[in-house]
Amino acid sequence: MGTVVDAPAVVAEEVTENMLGGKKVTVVFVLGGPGSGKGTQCANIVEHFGFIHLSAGDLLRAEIKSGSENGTMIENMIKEGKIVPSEVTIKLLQEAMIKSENDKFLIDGFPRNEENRAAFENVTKISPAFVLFFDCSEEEMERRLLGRNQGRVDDNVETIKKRFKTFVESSLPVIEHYSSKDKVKKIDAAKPILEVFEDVKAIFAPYAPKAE
Ligand SMILES: Nc1ncnc2c1ncn2[C@@H]1O[C@H](COP(=O)(O)OP(=O)(O)OP(=O)(O)O)[C@@H](O)[C@H]1O
Ligand SMILES: Nc1ccn([C@@H]2O[C@H](COP(=O)(O)O)[C@@H](O)[C@H]2O)c(=O)n1
Ligand SMILES: [Mg+2]
Repeated sequence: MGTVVDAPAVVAEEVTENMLGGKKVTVVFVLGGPGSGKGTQCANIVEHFGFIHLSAGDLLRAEIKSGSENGTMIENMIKEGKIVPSEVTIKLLQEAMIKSENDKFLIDGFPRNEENRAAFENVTKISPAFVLFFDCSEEEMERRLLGRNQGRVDDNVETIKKRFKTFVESSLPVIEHYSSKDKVKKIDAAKPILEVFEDVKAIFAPYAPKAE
């Protein structure tokens, strides 16, 4: 009798775990300071491991361009290096995940603070498989941001300083939170792009496409 009674509970737990819009999803949070190389490495991971890349910053910039009612507020926050309220960012991430036919997501630049983290957990019930943390000095990150040349309103010395402050005060505690749960995989992001990707590849090996 014991096994008959226990079985449904186990099945229910498996089915509800990380479910989104009827599909089971794998989420990896990609964190690191501004200019640490999150976007650059996400593009490589997409190419080799079949994940979808969702950059919270890119989604917010697209929201500004779309003429959304939140556009002015988001633009002001980005110019000040501040973090946009979670409900705005989570809605954009959720919509993008539900719209996608893929089930493996790299969420880049999120959660950026404790409010982002707790709200995402409460709203989606999704826990990350792990957190990829790109560790890099401020000196190197500033050098990269000033050389990026993508016309971003926040790639100037004044805003970069504010973004670094936000990262240290608000984002590092999120990394510490996941570290206490043994979920953080830290990468030395100061190395050249290809060398960083070698380290990233080792972490993503379990997600390598199966040979036919
Ligand atoms: N390992 C690296 N060595 C040298 N330059 C790099 C490296 N990784 C990325 N870059 C360059 O640094 C700049 C910033 O990289 P990227 O946009 O990937 O950073 P990011 O972490 O996504 O930054 P942000 O948080 O501002 O979006 C880009 O011009 C990129 O080409
Ligand atoms: N969870 C997030 C992520 C980003 N922002 C705002 O966007 C700016 C740019 O983000 P990048 O990841 O592209 O560097 C960031 O400085 C924040 O102003 C956010 O509010 N919440
Ligand atoms: Mg980026």
